[in-house]
Amino acid sequence: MTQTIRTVRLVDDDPDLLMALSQSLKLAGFAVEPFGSGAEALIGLGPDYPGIVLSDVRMPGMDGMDLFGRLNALDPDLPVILLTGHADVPMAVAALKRGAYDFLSKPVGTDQLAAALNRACQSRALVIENRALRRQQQEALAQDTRLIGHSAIMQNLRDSIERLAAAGGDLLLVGPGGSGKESVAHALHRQGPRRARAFVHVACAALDETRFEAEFLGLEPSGRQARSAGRLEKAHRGTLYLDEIDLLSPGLQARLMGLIEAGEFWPAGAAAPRPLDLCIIASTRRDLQPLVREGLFRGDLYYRLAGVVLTLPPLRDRREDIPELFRHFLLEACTRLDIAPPVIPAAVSARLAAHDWPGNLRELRRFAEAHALGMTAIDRVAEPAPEDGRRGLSEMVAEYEADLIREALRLEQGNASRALARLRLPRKTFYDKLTRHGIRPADFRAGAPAED
Ligand SMILES: Nc1ncnc2c1ncn2[C@@H]1O[C@H](COP(=O)(O)OP(=O)(O)OP(=O)(O)O)[C@@H](O)[C@H]1O
Repeated sequence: MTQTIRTVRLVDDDPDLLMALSQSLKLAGFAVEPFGSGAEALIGLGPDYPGIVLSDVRMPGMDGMDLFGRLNALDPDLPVILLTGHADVPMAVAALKRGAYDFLSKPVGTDQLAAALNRACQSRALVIENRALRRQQQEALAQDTRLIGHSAIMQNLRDSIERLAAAGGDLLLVGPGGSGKESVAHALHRQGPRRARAFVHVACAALDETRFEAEFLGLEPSGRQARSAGRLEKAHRGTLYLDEIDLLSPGLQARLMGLIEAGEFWPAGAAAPRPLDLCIIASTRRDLQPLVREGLFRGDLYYRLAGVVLTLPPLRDRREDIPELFRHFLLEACTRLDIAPPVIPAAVSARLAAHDWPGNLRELRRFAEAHALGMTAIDRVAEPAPEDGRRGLSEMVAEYEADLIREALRLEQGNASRALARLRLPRKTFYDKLTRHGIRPADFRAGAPAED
């Protein structure tokens, strides 16, 4: 809410006038700070002064124009109103051109003066509010890479990260999709001894033999000759993040294990391999032990990676973090979109508390982004359906899912491939959902008719 500003720093070298004006402004509801000279009036003024300045122009020493110049340099948005005699009008007009807020010719009636001061106070309040907002947004951006949350689980996690990062060893992160595994891996890297080196993300789900050779190892299609730095080389002396390691094929598990055991890599264009220096952080949504028992995941690779295991719980197990995370994501989205954060209505707070968040922090982030864009279907969710009383949970979820898909298409201007990548959905699932919800990507492309 906009702060109310009523403070007027009043400057006049004539003590009688200073007192008379102070009295009438106090009667008009202002808090007056009277000063007998420009120099004194500058004392204690900072760039975020929560008030405005009303100054006489003609004063010995520092006159009103000089004072205005000094104030303008200190804070160009500080409203300064000048009180002038008839002879000084041209000078005051020049001050207006340089950014003075207003000037009033003496003698000036209390009503006219109060009206001008009120306008200036309102303008000042807006400036201060905008600055606070911008600062908040910048802080939110700076915190972007920080792990938000004060639940006991989060505090423990932070402590573990601090300890493990200092040790700098390999590690396995286990947790459901969107629970923060990659964010934790980044935090470990940032706080560890390799922070000045690369953090290289490898999506194991997308790796097949060809990509493994070309992108991971940096090999020519024809042979063993390294052509350019692959991801492995880029990660050398840094951190290699193997995302969704449980989805690595058995053949690639064997090749990865072979590489780790050999402990060397071929730099691009080099004639001989070099010792590999790597910290490996792997992540999995599934518990790997049953996969090892069933022969679906190599035991030796598992034991190599799982010396230390950090488990991330689903968001519903640390509900107390939800409001803070939501505000964080909302501020972040507003900063990116360069818009003022919207209020959080009670229906949205109720939704935050009631929903199970199966998509964890990623789903919460999307919900916050949708709210920033004014696209949460919360009013509809909160209302009973006209025909059959309250809608069931599945209908609400379907509606929310449709909203997310529309939002992704809107953000990607109707490009279906980018929208499905943004939603991390397989192509077929995405198109099935489009059909089910009757959504057409073409409606979101430039030139498409606007929606109601
Ligand atoms: N503690 C946290 N504070 C703030 N943002 C977080 C936190 N943890 C995760 N996030 C954000 O939540 C989203 C999902 O997190 P992340 O990608 O790390 O999850 P994940 O478990 O690696 O997901 P997946 O299993 O799909 O790879 C990201 O946008 C991330 O920035």
